[in-house]
Amino acid sequence: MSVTPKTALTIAGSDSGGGAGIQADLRTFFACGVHGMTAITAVTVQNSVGVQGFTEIPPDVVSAQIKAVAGDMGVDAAKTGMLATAEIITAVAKTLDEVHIGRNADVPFVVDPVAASMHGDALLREEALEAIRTELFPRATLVTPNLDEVRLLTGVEVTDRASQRDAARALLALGPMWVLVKGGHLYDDPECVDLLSDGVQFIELSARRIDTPHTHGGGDTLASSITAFLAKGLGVPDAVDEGKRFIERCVAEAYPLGEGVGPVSPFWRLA
Ligand SMILES: Nc1ncnc2c1ncn2[C@@H]1O[C@H](COP(=O)(O)OP(=O)(O)O)[C@@H](O)[C@H]1O
Ligand SMILES: Cc1ncc(COP(=O)(O)OP(=O)(O)O)c(N)n1
Repeated sequence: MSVTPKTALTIAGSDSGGGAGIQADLRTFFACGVHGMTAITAVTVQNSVGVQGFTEIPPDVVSAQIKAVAGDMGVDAAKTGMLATAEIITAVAKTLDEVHIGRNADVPFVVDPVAASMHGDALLREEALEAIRTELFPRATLVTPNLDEVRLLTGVEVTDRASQRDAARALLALGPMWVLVKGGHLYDDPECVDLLSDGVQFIELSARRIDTPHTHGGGDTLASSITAFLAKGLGVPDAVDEGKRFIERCVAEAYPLGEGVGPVSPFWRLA
């Protein structure tokens, strides 16, 4: 008899190059054994050398996608990626409350506060940062910023493991249950240490730094794997630990594609 898998919803932008965004989330959900569903917020024109432009989806259409799947199929965990504008963020926050997703409704909700691509191309309008702080963070089970996003959201400049803790405290003051301050951008560190905290526990998740230029989609793939593990019923520390092991292998198996930065790869999980 067939078994219905757990379900995960990603609310994010499309990457035409297939390495990040919705495409990375869906293939990660598949590799982690959950049924993936999408609410698309923007369509980017993107490849291995950068983002050439994007068009936003109207906020009411983003809300309608969330309601359509939540009402009919059910959501075991959800995540956000690229949200583009304050108007979309406001619509997402209101809709998540309506469909009972988020920390207060016991359906885990991961916020990856995507602000720019690795090439420095903006994926979020500047005025939307305040909406991420005030409308999404208080609803989040877990937030997963990289160091550029930490600086934009809190003003804290992370340069080492001690300042990673300062950043975690500043992010927790904005209301999420847990924060994961990712250390991938501490390029001088021979290890990639991500700091997970709920304000009481400070857990350092460490992995060797793999020598590769191909890390496109790394943040999305980590956040979506954590979301998949939460959908399967793991608690936050265990889901993040599994996600960290998952992304380490994905970076190790990353492949060149195009003239620029190639994508991390979840294919090893299917072998
Ligand atoms: N070269 C690398 N080797 C191993 N893990 C990496 C490497 N670069 C990034 N990571 C890990 O990938 C995840 C995403 O990293 P990060 O680069 O910090 O975020 P983003 O992709 O959002 O900019 C983190 O778990 C980080 O530790
Ligand atoms: C549509 C879209 N969403 C998100 C990103 C950013 O991806 P991420 O995994 O955070 O990191 P980079 O690969 O850009 O470092 C994106 N590029 N496009």
